[in-house]
Amino acid sequence: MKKAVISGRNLSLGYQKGDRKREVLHGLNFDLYTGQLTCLLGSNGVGKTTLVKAIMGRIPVWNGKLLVEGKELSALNSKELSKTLAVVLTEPIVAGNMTVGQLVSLGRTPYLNWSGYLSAHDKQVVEEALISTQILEIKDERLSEISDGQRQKAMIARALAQDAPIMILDEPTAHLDLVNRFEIMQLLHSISQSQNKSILVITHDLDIALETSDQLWIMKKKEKLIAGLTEDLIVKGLIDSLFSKEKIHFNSKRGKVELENKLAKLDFEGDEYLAFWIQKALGKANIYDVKSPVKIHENPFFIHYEGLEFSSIQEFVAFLFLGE
Ligand SMILES: Nc1ncnc2c1ncn2[C@@H]1O[C@H](COP(=O)(O)OP(=O)(O)OP(=O)(O)O)[C@@H](O)[C@H]1O
Repeated sequence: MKKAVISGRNLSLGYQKGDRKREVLHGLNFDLYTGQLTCLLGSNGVGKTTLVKAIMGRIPVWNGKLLVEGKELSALNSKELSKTLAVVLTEPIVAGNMTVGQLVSLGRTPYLNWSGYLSAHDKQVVEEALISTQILEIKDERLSEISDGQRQKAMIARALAQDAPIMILDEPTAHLDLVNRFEIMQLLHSISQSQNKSILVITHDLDIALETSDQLWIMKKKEKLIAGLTEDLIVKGLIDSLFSKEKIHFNSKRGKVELENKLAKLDFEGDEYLAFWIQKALGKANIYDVKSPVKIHENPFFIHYEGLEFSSIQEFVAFLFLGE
């Protein structure tokens, strides 16, 4: 059964400078579960990192409760917290001289005795972390001499080596290419299941979050946190709440974000998905009314219109654009 490992109850957080207090998050309620990947989404400046800072014990709880495995977070000392929680932030790594292997080994720090040497078990955990993030072959390279994406993977490997039941990652895929973004998130999802870890990822990558997360948390300014099974939030139309004042919207049928462009009216015969892409192209060319019916043939692709045949959408759009 899934168990809540981090819980917020009526939690309020903020920053204080001198006498000036600024509340950023108010009355949050949430549970982070074991064996699941949860993605936290929300626009810039809404307070995602602020929540992570509070979970790391870097800023105090202003109001309400923040519980880690049932205990008040403030009751844990720093060693207990580092064995419970591994965090990957977006902050740059300072020691560029360090090798990838040395960075990942730092993940074992909470487990080392006074001698500071890694045991055979520690070395094995480090190697497994390097293998699962596919950076074993660059383990002896310096952090200053590898790509941003490789550095990001090294940070994730360090968190894996820490072997904590809870992992929190702030935009772990920010510098990665599309394939690597999917791979890393897929990896985090499979780790959450195979190692029964609770993984919270802050991300702006909605597509990948929808594909890989079990739970979503949607944070909005001055509103309650929306939390639930990813697919429940999709079918309830709650993903769109991310874009309430924007010119984009989430199309829950297509599972993607779209510009709120008017689509051309099209009386068509043929596959609906082909008609959609034709309408899209027409909309981009500001053509919204197509007078006669269109017949779309899929394989080979062609469009029949008023006795003419077009072998590409481009030809068809150009014809309509020039006024038939
Ligand atoms: N150290 C600080 N002192 C005062 N205010 C801060 C501090 N750090 C962040 N804030 C403010 O708190 C609010 C939330 O910031 P936070 O970094 O948590 O947002 P975020 O959701 O993580 O944004 P992003 O997606 O851009 O990373 C912002 O208005 C920010 O200006």
